[in-house]
Amino acid sequence: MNLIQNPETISSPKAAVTIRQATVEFAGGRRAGDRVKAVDNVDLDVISGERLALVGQSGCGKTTLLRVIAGLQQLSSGRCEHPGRGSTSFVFQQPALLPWRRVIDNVSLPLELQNRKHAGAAAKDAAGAALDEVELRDVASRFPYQLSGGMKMRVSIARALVTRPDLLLLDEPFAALDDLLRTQLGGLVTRLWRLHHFTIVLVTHNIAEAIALSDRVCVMHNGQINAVLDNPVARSGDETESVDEVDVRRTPEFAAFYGVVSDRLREAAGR
Ligand SMILES: Nc1ncnc2c1ncn2[C@@H]1O[C@H](COP(=O)(O)OP(=O)(O)OP(=O)(O)O)[C@@H](O)[C@H]1O
Repeated sequence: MNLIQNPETISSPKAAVTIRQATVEFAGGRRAGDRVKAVDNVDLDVISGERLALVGQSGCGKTTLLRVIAGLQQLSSGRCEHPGRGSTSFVFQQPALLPWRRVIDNVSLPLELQNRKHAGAAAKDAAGAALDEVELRDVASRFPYQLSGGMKMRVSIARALVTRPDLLLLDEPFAALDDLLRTQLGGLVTRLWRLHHFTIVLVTHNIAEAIALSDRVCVMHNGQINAVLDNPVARSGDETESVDEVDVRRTPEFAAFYGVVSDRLREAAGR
């Protein structure tokens, strides 16, 4: 028996996701036959229970890497594993609610798709509980067109949480919303993370949002990871007092880390 293990095959026991030498190539570029490396030889561990933000300029590969983690994008080479084998939910920038289904029936849909037997009262109960968590139980019987943009996004979060995922993937979830709403929804995600202890990977263009909603910030450039920075502003998941996101963003520590992340992004871009 070979007792010597290749270190590259050993993932941290606490890893929710282990990515090794991952590359995704697409056809594209200036000339016919050119290939674009959207993700280029990436190694990354997402630690169980952490909140990891992926930042970087447009086209650097954030969404492609998130889709790899979700299992929606095949790798050209390398591998991506979920050692914990937990379930995954995805929240996109567009809430993508089904217009002909009431709010409660949009939220229960993942349970119905998971298990058709779950389609009855149990799914409705679970959807109602998820709506409570995003403070929207009172609009359960409305249709999506009767909701504001922020409410639609909260329904989309409830739909993602109804299956009690271990891993929540967020792709620019609040980019279409105004600043105040973004901050409020960020606070909601933080509260839900404290309640359920899932792992979060968040893609965002917004450095302040990345800092407010993460434990580590991963800076990407040209498909590669330029740096993974521990976020000194992150609060522990065990804190029980309610958090005022606006206050956190006004602290000198927040401003200092904002500067560090911005400098890294500029350095990565060679500017
Ligand atoms: N399906 C595809 N076919 C061809 N090229 C693609 C495809 N998806 C992404 N790309 C290319 O891969 C690169 C990375 O794209 P990706 O969407 O991952 O970047 P991003 O950092 O998320 O960008 P943005 O912040 O603008 O959303 C880009 O050059 C993009 O044009």
